[in-house]
Amino acid sequence: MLLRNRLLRPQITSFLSPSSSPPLKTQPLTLSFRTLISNPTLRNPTPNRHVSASKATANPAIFDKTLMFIPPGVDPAEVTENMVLSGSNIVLGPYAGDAKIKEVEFVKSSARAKDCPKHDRPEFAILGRSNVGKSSLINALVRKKDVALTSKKPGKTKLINHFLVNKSWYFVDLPGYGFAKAPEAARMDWSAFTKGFFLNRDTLVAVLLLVDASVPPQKIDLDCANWLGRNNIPMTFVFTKCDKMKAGKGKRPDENLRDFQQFIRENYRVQPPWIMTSSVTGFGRDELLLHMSQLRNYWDQ
Ligand SMILES: Nc1nc2c(ncn2[C@@H]2O[C@H](COP(=O)(O)OP(=O)(O)OP(=O)(O)O)[C@@H](O)[C@H]2O)c(=O)[nH]1
Ligand SMILES: [Mg+2]
Repeated sequence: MLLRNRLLRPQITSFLSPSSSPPLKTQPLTLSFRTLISNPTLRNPTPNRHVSASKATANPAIFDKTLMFIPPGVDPAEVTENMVLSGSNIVLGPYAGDAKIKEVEFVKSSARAKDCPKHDRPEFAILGRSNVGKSSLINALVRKKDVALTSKKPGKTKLINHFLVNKSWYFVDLPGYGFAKAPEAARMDWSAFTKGFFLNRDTLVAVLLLVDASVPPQKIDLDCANWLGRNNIPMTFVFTKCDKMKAGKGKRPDENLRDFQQFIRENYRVQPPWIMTSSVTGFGRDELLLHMSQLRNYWDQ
């Protein structure tokens, strides 16, 4: 499992202040994939093809392999544009499958990492600023209105909530960070509380780091991505609220997205996965579930 996590972890080149964030010294991901290809024991060798591929970036005219997330089991030399999931930079690989959600049940809320359910199943943690749409995304993915509680007011989710899907893996809904109205002390508490979770869960397949596409890139999101990267925690950037494509004040949402994608391009040696979603329209739902299935099935081997 540790080896798997190493293969999937983000590889940051530099961050906002390069001097404070030295590049991670890791092997290029492609070497690890070759090793995998030479020993494939795939559980679901046939990718689920019902989801549309291609149109990989905000500008579909650009297809650049070096900007794609290439999952385990795929030879980078063989990647073509039609293998890329729509609205993302994610290549669909041989581990994708079993993406359907048949049942979901709330398991428990925990105030501390050590009170969480025991480490026995793979889990995906949903992380992001308060109000970014974490709980809504869980509801959209499981196609139920109120499995996870949502609110217009930031700060709705206050505990670590485990949801068991298909009796085999977990979604973990977490409190948001960076609630602007919270006093500094409360924000730091959040940090100690949830950092404990990330650093102590060996069953964590990946963090879905949610980023609001309707506002410009926020330093706190970049800092969070940086922290995950430095702690070798695999992550996928999930852009939320992509239905809000009308310009408000400042830049248009598609410009915000492009700015964030530019940040990813410039700061990662190996591109982490990113995907656009909307919990209102369901945009990106099936694609995100497929991506999660390929990470999970790989992790499960
Ligand atoms: N237009 C639009 N609104 C969304 C979307 N996702 C969430 N929202 C709205 O954003 C608000 C916050 O959603 P939540 O899911 O509660 O956000 P959260 O990240 O769980 O918030 P905390 O639990 O407070 O950290 C709610 O009013 C949602 O209806 C989306 O994709 N599009
Ligand atoms: Mg919430």
